[in-house]
Amino acid sequence: MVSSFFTKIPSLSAIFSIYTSLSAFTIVFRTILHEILPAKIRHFIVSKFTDYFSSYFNPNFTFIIEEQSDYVTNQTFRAAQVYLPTLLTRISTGSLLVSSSNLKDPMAKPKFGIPVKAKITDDFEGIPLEWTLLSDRDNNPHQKYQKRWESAIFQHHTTFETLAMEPELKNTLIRDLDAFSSGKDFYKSVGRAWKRGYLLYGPPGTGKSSLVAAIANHMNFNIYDLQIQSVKHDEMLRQILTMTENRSILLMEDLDCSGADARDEDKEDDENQDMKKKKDPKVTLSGLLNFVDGLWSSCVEERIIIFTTNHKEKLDPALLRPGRMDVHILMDYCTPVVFKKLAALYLETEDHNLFEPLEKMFLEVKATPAEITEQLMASKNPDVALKGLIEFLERKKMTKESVDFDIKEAEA
Ligand SMILES: Nc1ncnc2c1ncn2[C@@H]1O[C@H](COP(=O)(O)OP(=O)(O)OP(=O)(O)O)[C@@H](O)[C@H]1O
Repeated sequence: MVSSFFTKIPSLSAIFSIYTSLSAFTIVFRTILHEILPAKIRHFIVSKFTDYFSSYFNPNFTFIIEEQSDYVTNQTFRAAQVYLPTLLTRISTGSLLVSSSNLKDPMAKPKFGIPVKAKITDDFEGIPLEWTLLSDRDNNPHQKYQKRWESAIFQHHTTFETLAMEPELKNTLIRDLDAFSSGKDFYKSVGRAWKRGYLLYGPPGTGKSSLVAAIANHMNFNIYDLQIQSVKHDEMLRQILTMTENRSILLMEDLDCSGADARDEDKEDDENQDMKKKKDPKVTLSGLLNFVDGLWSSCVEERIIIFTTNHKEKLDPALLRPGRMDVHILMDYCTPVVFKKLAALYLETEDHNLFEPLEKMFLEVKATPAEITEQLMASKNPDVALKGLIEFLERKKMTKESVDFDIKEAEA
């Protein structure tokens, strides 16, 4: 029995170790027993339990609490993370981690953390305990995977208020997000994982990244920006995904350039594919989708998955299959309505005599919101900024006409 107990202790990734005596080990059981069993039976079990284990364990017993468990964050680890900073005065190694990440308030109190290998003394009902945070970053290749998340702290200021979009599309999206957020019981009742997928597509500079930020702010979710190109194999992907938390967005940007495109594989014969896989076992998009749809989904809650692309037509058909991405959103070139919203935001102007000619121009010239905002930022004076914008659009129109003319000449 003792050997099977030890084989069930998982391998290390990032762990807290609790050094405690054998009696502390029994205390955990005692707490559970207290709640569910009558006193006499309880005492009988505890005495038998103590007798049995005392013959096997030495007085210093270690509990290992891994950061991840069964593909999700281990809640015991989280609990320890919350609890241990209350014991900072008991750090025996005489050092503390100090950090401040509040960009909005530079004068905010710094946060204190526990350095790796620091020992914290504690006691539970008179029994001495010692906590140690261990990291096997150097020994365990899995630990490196954490670095593959591009950002963990989310500080983007775009909200739905500052995002220029067709109002109907924006309102539909907000309703969809709110329905998702309050839909826990619905998802459970129909047997679906509580997650929602959005595919944002459209030319560069039309606000796809800004929309992701607006969604994150609206939902109060963190964003995990997955760089799939740097994920070498499925096991690595699994490690990365298990580090994400509930109520978060898993983002994969510029999907058409990711290299995780199953269609490339379709073009090669089986033998070539096998050789390539052995040499460079890359993650495929379908591998990712299978994992996201499968085991991972059953362990996580309230997740949003967002893919962005400039070229929807180049995407792996697996991604476009019904049921894969729940909502497809086209972020397009500037329309008169979107322009008016940008002018209101950047120039604080609801009306201007140059609006009418500009609105007409937007029906003829393709310009992205990013290009428009750049022009609007040229001056705080609406007359100057809008005039500059007209000149910019005229130049764009002429360039396009001359390109079209060249193409026609070449064809003739
Ligand atoms: N719809 C929009 N509303 C408000 N600002 C926008 C909008 N679209 C673009 N912008 C402005 O242009 C900048 C660039 O846009 P953004 O990065 O969101 O576009 P994108 O579609 O994600 O581009 P890419 O495909 O190149 O990543 C934003 O930081 C923002 O200032």
